[in-house]
Amino acid sequence: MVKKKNVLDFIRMKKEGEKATWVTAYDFPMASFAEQAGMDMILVGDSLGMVVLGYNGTVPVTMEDCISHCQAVRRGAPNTWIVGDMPFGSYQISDEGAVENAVRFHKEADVDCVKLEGGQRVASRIRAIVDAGMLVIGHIGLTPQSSGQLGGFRATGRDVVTARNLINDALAVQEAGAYAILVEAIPPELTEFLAKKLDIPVYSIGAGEPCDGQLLICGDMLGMFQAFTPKFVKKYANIAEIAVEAFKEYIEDVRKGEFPNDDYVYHVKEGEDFESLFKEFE
Ligand SMILES: Nc1nc(=O)c2c([nH]1)NC[C@@H]1CN(c3ccc(C(=O)N[C@@H](CCC(=O)O)C(=O)O)cc3)CN21
Ligand SMILES: CC(C)C(=O)C(=O)O
Ligand SMILES: [Mg+2]
Repeated sequence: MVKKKNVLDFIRMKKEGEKATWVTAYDFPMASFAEQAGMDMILVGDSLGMVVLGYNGTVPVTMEDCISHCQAVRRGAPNTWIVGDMPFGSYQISDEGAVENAVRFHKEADVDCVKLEGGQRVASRIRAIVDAGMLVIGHIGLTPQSSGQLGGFRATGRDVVTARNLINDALAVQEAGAYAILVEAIPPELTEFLAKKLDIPVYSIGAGEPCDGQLLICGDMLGMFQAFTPKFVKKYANIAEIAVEAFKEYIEDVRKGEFPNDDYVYHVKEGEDFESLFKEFE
């Protein structure tokens, strides 16, 4: 079995140009599959609201949702680096509130670090959590929790005005003490600049290849999530198709009386007189 990584491994990987692999998982089986495959990190994203709870955004997701899914993921992947995603409302109100909720992720769900959205505007939150002894990943670019302000789930940093803002955001996140940063749906040219400019690892989701690691949503890459598919998603499997086909076969088998056949039942024990038993009740 591969040794569980720690923060120093991720810093070293950036230095040595070794890419970090990262996927989301929300439950025990998916976490276990990721660990068996040798994934470096798992994000228990608040995207669980969309991918497993069926909301059309991440805003309704609660601390309780996140904690309980993190617990399941930790049980499924005891030797993998786990990132707890702080849900909307859990760090918006105050530095103290952010620390309190980051502590809950660690105490109740045994995560390795937390992630929160925003740049300059959340720098004091990142600093407070880091000063309390925890590890933080920043998240800038397309930030789903504030997609209302962005006018939807939109790529950003494609012009010099928004790109300058993102560079300032990234610098603020590093300055605040985050050990890594995730950039979402920005151009690869900007991602590459940030990965070279920053000392901390820069990870991409939908932000191109030239950086220190990649993230995808498990439901997207495995073909389980059917509501939409962002441009940046490569589908490595089509689990939805496999599941629907399997359910259809089962339905057919049951309707035809072909399931369960003799292979799937528990027969009466040798020598037991069931005929007489049934007669008693006639
Ligand atoms: N299943 C899933 N995958 C994700 O990548 C994801 C979530 N859920 N939930 C939270 C956020 C939302 N994200 C999204 C959602 C939609 C697009 C999307 O459809 N983008 C369009 C248009 C982009 C634009 O207008 O600039 C695309 O064609 O990619 C992208 C990222 C990324 N995150
Ligand atoms: C979209 C990714 C980056 C995320 O934050 C999540 O999965 O919740
Ligand atoms: Mg998220």
